[in-house]
Amino acid sequence: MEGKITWFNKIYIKSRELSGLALDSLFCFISFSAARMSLSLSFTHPILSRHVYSAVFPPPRFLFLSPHIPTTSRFPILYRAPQRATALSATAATASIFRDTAASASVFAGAYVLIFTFDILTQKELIQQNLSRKLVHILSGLLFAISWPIFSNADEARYFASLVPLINCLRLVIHGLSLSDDQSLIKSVTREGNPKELLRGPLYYVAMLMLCALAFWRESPVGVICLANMCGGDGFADIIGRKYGSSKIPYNQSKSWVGSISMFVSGFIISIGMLYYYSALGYLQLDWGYTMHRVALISLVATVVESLPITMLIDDNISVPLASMLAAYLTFGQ
Ligand SMILES: Nc1ccn([C@@H]2O[C@H](COP(=O)(O)OP(=O)(O)OP(=O)(O)O)[C@@H](O)[C@H]2O)c(=O)n1
Ligand SMILES: C/C(=C\CO)CCC[C@H](C)CCC[C@H](C)CCCC(C)C
Repeated sequence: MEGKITWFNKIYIKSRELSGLALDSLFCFISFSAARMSLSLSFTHPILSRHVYSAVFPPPRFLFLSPHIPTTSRFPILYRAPQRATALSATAATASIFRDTAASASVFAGAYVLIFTFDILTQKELIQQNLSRKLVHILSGLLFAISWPIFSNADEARYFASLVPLINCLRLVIHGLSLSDDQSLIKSVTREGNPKELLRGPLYYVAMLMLCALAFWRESPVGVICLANMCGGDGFADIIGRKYGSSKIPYNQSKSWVGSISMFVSGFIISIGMLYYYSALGYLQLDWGYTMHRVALISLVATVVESLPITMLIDDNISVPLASMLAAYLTFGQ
């Protein structure tokens, strides 16, 4: 009796396999001829299946009734995943790609507008080249981090965001090596108008933007705090230190107490502001008492590192973000 049941089971499973294969083959044949080669591929492509194929040639309903034989089908390409779930995830994936592409393009355009604006302001002598460079330093990284919520929730969103600093990296290398001439870029981000300067501070700076987006993104306070100290803290130390920094730090005569205090205060305030922004948007959940203490400690570490007489050995755009990153990683632990 038991042997008979097993035998019947085998026949039943085999017949389901065959009927599945037959329907799958029929399905493929119809899709092939209807969609003229290329569109038929979209049946098996998770992203295009709903948008390309079904919009042009909606498949007959009976084709969706293909039996569910996920493991026994000998031709997995002929197996069709449950239609509704696949179609929904394909729609979501397509929407994310569109959104992330549009977001990258907008942020990239924003970077161009920012540099162009400061070039105009410098040309019209409304601000000095040095101030322009520091304002670009403060604004570009902070605006970049502020722009992250416009990207989708897809896992790939951070890669799309990183394209912006990556392209700017290439831009800096091309102009830094004088392979092409972009006076707007050179005037707004260099100290003396020498293209070679693009290959130092600004290049390390965009590399750090890319690292923070890729490694920490919106889910961790580490990247946000790191950028707040590198862009905000270091930027204000320079602007305020130059203007009011007559009293120098004993171990470094090119840095002042006022500059370092400004760095600590602005790094702290901007870090808290950025964390508040990300927690208000629901990306981070923070215990504010704990956070205030930790952020103060991280800003202090960044300030001390910035004040050290090591600028000849290591650029501030490397030492400050790496020190902040390490301190933030050790205190927040993610
Ligand atoms: N803690 C600090 C940092 C900077 N400054 C002032 O800002 C100027 C520039 O500082 P720094 O950032 O070290 O100079 P650069 O190397 O020119 O700038 P960057 O790091 O952007 O390359 C210093 O000369 C000083 O007047 C200061 O007073 N105190
Ligand atoms: C002068 C700078 C560093 C020296 O300390 C900063 C250089 C900035 C880059 C050339 C431009 C970077 C653009 C960002 C990747 C994106 C900004 C986007 C935003 C929306 C404006």
